[in-house]
Amino acid sequence: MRRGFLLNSAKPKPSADKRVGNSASSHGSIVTAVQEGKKSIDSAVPYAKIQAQIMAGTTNDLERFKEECWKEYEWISFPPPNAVAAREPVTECIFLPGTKQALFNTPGFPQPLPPAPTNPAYRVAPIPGKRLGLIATCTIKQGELILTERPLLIRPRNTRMFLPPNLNEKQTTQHILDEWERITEPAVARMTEERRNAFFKLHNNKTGDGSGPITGLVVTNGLEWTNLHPGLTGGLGDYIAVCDLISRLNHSCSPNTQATQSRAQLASTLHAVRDIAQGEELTIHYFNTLGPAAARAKSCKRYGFTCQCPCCAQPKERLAESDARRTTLREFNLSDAEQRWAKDPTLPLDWLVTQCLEQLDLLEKEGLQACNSYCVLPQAIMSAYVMLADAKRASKWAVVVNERRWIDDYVPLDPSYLDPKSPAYEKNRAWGLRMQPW
Ligand SMILES: C[S@@+](CC[C@H](N)C(=O)[O-])C[C@H]1O[C@@H](n2cnc3c(N)ncnc32)[C@H](O)[C@@H]1O
Repeated sequence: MRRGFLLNSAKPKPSADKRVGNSASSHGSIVTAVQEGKKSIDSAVPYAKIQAQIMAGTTNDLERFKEECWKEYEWISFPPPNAVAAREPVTECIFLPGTKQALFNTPGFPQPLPPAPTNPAYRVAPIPGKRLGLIATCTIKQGELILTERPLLIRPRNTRMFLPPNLNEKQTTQHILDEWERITEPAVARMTEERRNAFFKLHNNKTGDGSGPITGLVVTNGLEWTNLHPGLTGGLGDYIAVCDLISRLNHSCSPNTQATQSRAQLASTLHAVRDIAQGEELTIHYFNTLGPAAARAKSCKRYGFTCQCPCCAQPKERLAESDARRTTLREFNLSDAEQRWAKDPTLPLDWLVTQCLEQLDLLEKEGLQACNSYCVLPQAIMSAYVMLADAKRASKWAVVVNERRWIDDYVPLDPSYLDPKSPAYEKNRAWGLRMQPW
């Protein structure tokens, strides 16, 4: 799970991100305000007309253009106030065109939230040097669902914005910040008083950079919801969710939980990725932690803190060993390995399984069970045993796959694979493929 975005990268790149305008300085322009990442964006939004008029210089009615852009947003409350499930917490959403429909087309949507636990396995508590965080109130087993929550707010991660002419870089950044504030304000205004109070109680570490109060809170607490609207290119389907509880989690480079997003529930969920002791702080990763310690330190700095997690706090020699392990993990390409093993008859029968087991071992040594590969590698091992026509071993790994559900939009395993005697094995098209002569 990555944090939503960093403001530093919100600045439009003058040459790459300004989408239109034969002359930005004379006609204004539309920029893609990308909150993290620098991909250019193919429009899924009908801005073409606006762009054409600006480029042709047929009008400089800038206010109208601004309003046209504004019309692209949809502010909806989910569940809607008149819904049967209205007793569920409501998320205020700001959607780009088509996202609402895409969401409603999600199979099973809207799935009800599980009942709130009477004895939650967590509590919000002060954490030395980090302000607040979440603490385990009991032992939690690997794979357990710790909490499910409807975000307070969901907002696009990228959008296109109208830029008035003649702005320098600083003014451009300020304009974008102001626009984000203006776009997000109506959603915050629609929150119930209780939810709005919870939103404004979140930590804001963006108080001195020109961010409005709402934008600062979104930047500090937003969790990335990649591909909420599937099928769009260039990140236009990516959103940011701000949560009351999950946004309180602090970062670790070896986190013990993983936050994911469920489209069917329109909810953020938190799973334990290893056994957690009572009193232990619950943590997530804010960014890809497979990089070396120095790169991770830089990332943490951008989020405004110095990481003191058990991995970063190790003595130098240990840190070098850890860096080497993370490099090996980063460089491993599972699909390459799978293809090599499937195609090369000279590779030993157990080659792929051995490769995957080595990766799993490194992940555990580094406390990186929150990585998707910790869930995906057992699937690869299970598939390898299917290709080796070994249902007994395949079913053992099916059990592991079934327990590791902390990846986004987890697709449950067909339960028949849990039984080694299931006919599902021999019916599987890959059954025994690695046994056959080439
Ligand atoms: C999303 S908030 C997390 C909750 C926050 N600690 C609070 O009091 O609400 C992110 C902020 O928490 C702090 N934080 C997160 N992880 C941290 C860590 N490992 N060490 C120190 N501070 C951390 C930083 O101030 C960061 O900007």
